[in-house]
Amino acid sequence: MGLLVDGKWQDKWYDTKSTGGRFKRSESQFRNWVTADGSAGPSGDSGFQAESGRYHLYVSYACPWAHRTLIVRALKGLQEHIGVSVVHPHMLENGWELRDDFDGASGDALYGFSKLYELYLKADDNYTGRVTVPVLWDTQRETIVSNESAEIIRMLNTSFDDLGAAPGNFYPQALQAEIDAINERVYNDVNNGVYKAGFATSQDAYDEAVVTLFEQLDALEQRLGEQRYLVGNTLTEADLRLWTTLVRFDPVYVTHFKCDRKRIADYPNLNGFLKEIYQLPGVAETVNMAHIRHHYFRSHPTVNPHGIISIGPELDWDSPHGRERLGEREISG
Ligand SMILES: N[C@@H](CCC(=O)N[C@@H](CS)C(=O)NCC(=O)O)C(=O)O
Repeated sequence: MGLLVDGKWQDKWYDTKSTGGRFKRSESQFRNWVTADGSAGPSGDSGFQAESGRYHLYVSYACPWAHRTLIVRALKGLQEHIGVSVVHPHMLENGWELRDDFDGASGDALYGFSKLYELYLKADDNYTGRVTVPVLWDTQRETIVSNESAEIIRMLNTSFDDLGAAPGNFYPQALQAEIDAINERVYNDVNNGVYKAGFATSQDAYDEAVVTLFEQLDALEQRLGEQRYLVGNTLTEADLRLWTTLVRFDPVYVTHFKCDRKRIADYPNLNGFLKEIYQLPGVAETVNMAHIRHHYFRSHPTVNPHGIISIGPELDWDSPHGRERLGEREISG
């Protein structure tokens, strides 16, 4: 674990001293957009036109933010258009490593780099900041398009449609305001909430995060008892963003991050929702539980000093989810 400062790697854990024991996630810095015609997106430079084979994703199967990009790539049928390199699940003194000595880890398909920070340095040899996944890489300009998953999934959602992406829009115009509002709560209290609980270094910081987390899960449970998805009966990015946290919850967050008031298995609606999305074509293939469990239990020595991986729960995500009772799934074009 560490970061780059003026292009030099430094091995440092997150600083929580200045925030009363509270974990703060830093902002992503590469914010360009791939667009259908190469025009500039909401931020960054122009010149990143959607083309088959031009872009490459660097991901970790363990990381919930990177996982979003793999799911949208699968649901939009973009596997043939956008390649993927998968890092080793352990993230220690060198940060993410592009090693292939763990089943499912691919090494670096493009440059043969052994550390992800070398890729950041190729994009900017003076970079200062964290070296995070996911990264969307442009093989033509040899730079990082974006390292912000929330924006990468929106690029995959529509920019590649003319190249034959699968139909379906996970961020349709008419639902954007509602999606944005849910995303904000889910991001702060759930996606990042589990990390705030797990990385807290004071009782107050932990209590605050974990209470808010379970209040939010209770509210989501109720919402998903009334409708099939978070926004009516249309599957949207809001669902996919919540889902990557739900998948890791019982196998990891309950024990490793001390999020142990309830399991997702104890919430009938959240559990059915978890199973339904797991069963969508292409999604189960994006879930690598060995990477998920090895990463968390082995990469946070301040949280789990001996690196012991817990036995973990038995998971049953292939059984009927029963969500049809709330109505047909509507697909937005
Ligand atoms: N805002 C980023 C966050 C990504 C992120 O924090 N990824 C974690 C892995 S789950 C990471 O790479 N952390 C390395 C670090 O913080 O040094 C996104 O959503 O893309």
